[in-house]
Amino acid sequence: MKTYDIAVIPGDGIGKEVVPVSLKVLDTIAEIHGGLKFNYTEFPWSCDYYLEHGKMMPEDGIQTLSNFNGIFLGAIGNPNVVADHISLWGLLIKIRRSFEQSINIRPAKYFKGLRSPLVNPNDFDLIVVRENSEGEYSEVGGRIHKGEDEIAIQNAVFTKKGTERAMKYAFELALQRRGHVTSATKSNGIFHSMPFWDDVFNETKQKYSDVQTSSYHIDALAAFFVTRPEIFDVIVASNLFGDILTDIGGAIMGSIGIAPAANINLNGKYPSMFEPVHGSAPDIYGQGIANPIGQIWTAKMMLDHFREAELGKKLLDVVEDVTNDGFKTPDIGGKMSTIEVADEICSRLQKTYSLS
Ligand SMILES: NC(=O)C1=CN([C@@H]2O[C@H](COP(=O)(O)OP(=O)(O)OC[C@H]3O[C@@H](n4cnc5c(N)ncnc54)[C@H](O)[C@@H]3O)[C@@H](O)[C@H]2O)C=CC1
Ligand SMILES: CC(=O)C(=O)O
Ligand SMILES: [K+]
Ligand SMILES: [Mn+2]
Repeated sequence: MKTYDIAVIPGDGIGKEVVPVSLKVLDTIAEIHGGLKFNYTEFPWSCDYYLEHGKMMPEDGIQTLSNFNGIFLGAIGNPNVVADHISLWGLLIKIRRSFEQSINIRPAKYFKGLRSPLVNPNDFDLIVVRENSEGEYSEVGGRIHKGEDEIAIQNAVFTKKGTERAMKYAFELALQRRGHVTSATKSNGIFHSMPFWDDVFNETKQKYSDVQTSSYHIDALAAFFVTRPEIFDVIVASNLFGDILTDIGGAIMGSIGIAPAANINLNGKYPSMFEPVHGSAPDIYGQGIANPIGQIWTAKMMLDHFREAELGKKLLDVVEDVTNDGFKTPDIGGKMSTIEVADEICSRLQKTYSLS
């Protein structure tokens, strides 16, 4: 029996609704496999935890998490009680950085049974490789003076190592796909870091003669995501550009609630973390209507990471079938609850792979 120890952090808002049902789906898929088991240890780290303890996780939280094979997280953030930069840097971004999860992989594709808001979605199928350890997500800078004279300085950090690492990952991924990498740049407006980004991209592409490349400024690229997403295969983007592009990726599939993500530790020293693209959605939290597909597809990415890609494919195929048959939450035009959709996915998995 292959056993994986998973740290589970539901977090805030709808994280607490979509994570539990996704664990049920994971257990069902493990049963189908027959030789696979997940052991879950749940941690209540969240904004509620902050209210009680004055921090998002205990001092030894990172140490505790380091013993697990993977981290399965919902979403962090409840801006009514804790400022977003405090809650995210105290937990989500802290984990990404401490565990050198230097890449965030975020696929988007035309999804069976979903009405894309695009008139012509043309069967698009793309993956954004988001640099996940530096860039515009930075604590470097500060605020001084008050009132009229107040100044805020925010520095972005682009290292050769970090930039090269993201680009190399994107090119290697493209070799396993359709052999095309697009760089998201903004070297017309950002004077230092983006021309540097372009230089590293141009150097890297010399090493991959089998890969075709394009480079677009992020503003035009964002528009192309809407007007012709089918032209993209792998897109490599900085931390912020990748963040923004992948919400659009969710939107053109039909809802940000279905978009998955994986924060990957590439050097094997620490666990990777699996959390969907969406946040804690305070506007719908508590109604039981959050779309669980983003979290469930994220579970599929965890299976892929554990080299169970065949099992992961079975899972996503069933999710698409269930969606195609009309089992949908309101964000994608249905009337069903989070639990009803997830239960249907579990029972369809059992039926398809004939478990009792
Ligand atoms: N990785 C993370 O933990 C992230 C956390 N956040 C945090 O989440 C909180 C809310 O942020 P927002 O900007 O509103 O982004 P959000 O992604 O939580 O919500 C944006 C919109 O999408 C909808 N939505 C999101 N997920 C959905 C789902 N599964 N099913 C149906 N509808 C869904 C929401 O109802 C809302 O209308 C903030 O505290 C923010 O900092 C935001 C993004 C990522
Ligand atoms: C914070 C956020 O939106 C993200 O990392 O995707
Ligand atoms: K999330
Ligand atoms: Mn985001």
